[in-house]
Amino acid sequence: MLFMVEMAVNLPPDMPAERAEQIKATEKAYSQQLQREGKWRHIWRVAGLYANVSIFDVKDAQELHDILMELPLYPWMEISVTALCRHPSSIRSDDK
Ligand SMILES: O=C(O)CC1=CCC(=O)O1
Repeated sequence: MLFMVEMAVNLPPDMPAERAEQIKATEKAYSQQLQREGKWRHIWRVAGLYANVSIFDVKDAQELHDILMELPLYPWMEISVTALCRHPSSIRSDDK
């Protein structure tokens, strides 16, 4: 199943810079591992914001939920999830 996930990050201004950098590095490694596994298919920065739009390709909503709960930045994120399905006009054979 494909899902569009919008994530906005709001780190507290008083979080020590070193702690913030450590969490971001852990988040990056977690995200890149899921990208290599094909579960996190796309990640795009939203221009001008500390936010991203991502596409996940997972078995079901439960798997997506489990992945999102493990995001190191999860405690400081606002997340919205939209289920996707194939558009009848798509010419991409890898859309499903
Ligand atoms: O920078 C972000 O948008 C938050 C984030 C999610 C995965 C990642 O590597 O960073």
